Amino acid sequence: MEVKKIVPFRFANNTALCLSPEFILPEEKRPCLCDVSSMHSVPIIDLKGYDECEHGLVQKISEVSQQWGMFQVINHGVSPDLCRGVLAALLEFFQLPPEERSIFFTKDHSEPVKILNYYFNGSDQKKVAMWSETFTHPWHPTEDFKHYLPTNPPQYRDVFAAYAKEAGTLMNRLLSLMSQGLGLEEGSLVRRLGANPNFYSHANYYPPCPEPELTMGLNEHNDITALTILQLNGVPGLQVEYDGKWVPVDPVPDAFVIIVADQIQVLSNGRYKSPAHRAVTNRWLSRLSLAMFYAPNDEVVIGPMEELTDEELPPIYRNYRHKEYMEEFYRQQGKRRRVKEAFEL
Ligand SMILES: O=C(O)CCC(=O)C(=O)O
Ligand SMILES: [Fe+2]
Repeated sequence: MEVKKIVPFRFANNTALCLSPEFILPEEKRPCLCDVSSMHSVPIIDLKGYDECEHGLVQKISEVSQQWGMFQVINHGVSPDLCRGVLAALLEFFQLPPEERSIFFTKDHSEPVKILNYYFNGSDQKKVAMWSETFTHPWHPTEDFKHYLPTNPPQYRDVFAAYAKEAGTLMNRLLSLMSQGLGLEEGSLVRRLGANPNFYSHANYYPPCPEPELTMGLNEHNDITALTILQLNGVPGLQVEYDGKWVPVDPVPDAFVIIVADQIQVLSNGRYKSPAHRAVTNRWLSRLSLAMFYAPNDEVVIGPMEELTDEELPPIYRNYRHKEYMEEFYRQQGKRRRVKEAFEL
C-alpha cells in the first residue's frame, strides 16, 4: 500500500501557516464573530418543489433576488457525485506540497490560470493578507482550457470538465428564471450579457486558523460578475450582509449558494441586489469553496435594461463597456471596493 506523507500546509507563495503580523487585521477591521444576526437566514429554494407551478418558482426567485441577492438551491440537477468529486480533487490539489502548486502562483492578473492571495490595505496602507489561497481558471469552453489545468491529482481535468458542464446548465436555468422574474422573456439576461461570456472559477481554500478573531478568510466584497454558483464543503464561514448585519450562511448538504453579482444589479436597474459577503476563518476545520462565475466579455456594453426603465424609474447607472468596469475594479485594488458605485448616475 502506498503511504502518503502528510506535509504541513504552506501557502503556495511560500508563507508558512502561522499567525505572522501580515495576517493580523487592524482592530476596526476584525470580524467580531459573536456579533452576527440570528434573526434571519438565507432563503432555501427547492428547484423541484414547484413542478406544478413554474410561475411560483419565478416569483420566489424574483423575491429573494430583490431582498437578499443570495439564496441556496437544493434539487438543482447537478449530480451529487460530481459535486463531491470536484471538491475532493480540489482538496487534493491544495494539499500538494507548495512547490508543486507554486507553478501556478503569479501576480499577473491577466493570467487565466493562477493561484492568488487576496489582501487589503489597512488604514496605514500596510498590506493585510487574507487567511486563504485561491486557485482560478476558466470553466468553459472546456476544450480551450483543459490542457492548462493541473495533472495532479490525475482526475482533476475530467472531473472539473464534467462538473462545469452540469453547473453551466444550472447557470442558464437560473438566468432564465431571473429574467422572467423581472417580467422579461426567459433569454433576456443571457442576451444582454452578450456573446462569448467569460466563465471562470475561484476555488478558495481556508486552512484552520489559530486566531479567527484576528484574521479574515476573504474580506467583505461584492461579486463583480453577473451570477455566482458557490459550492461549500459543509464548513461554516460564509456571511452575507442583510439589513445592516452579518448573517452566517448555514451550509446545507448538497445545496449551492447562488449569489446575484454586480452586472445583474446594474442590468436590473437596482431591482436585484448584489450583496456584500465575506468568509471568516475557524480554529478547527479546513474550509473549501468553489465559485463558478458568469461574466460578460470585455467589449459588451452593460447598463440598465431599456425594458426596466421609464420616466418613473430612470436609469440609476450609466452604460459602460465591461472593460471599463474591470479597469475600475483594478483601480480600487487593496480597498474595500465599491465598483458599481463609480457608474451611478
Ligand atoms: O468561501 C466562500 O464561502 C466565499 C467565496 C466568495 O465569496 C468568492 O469566491 O467570491
Ligand atoms: Fe464572493
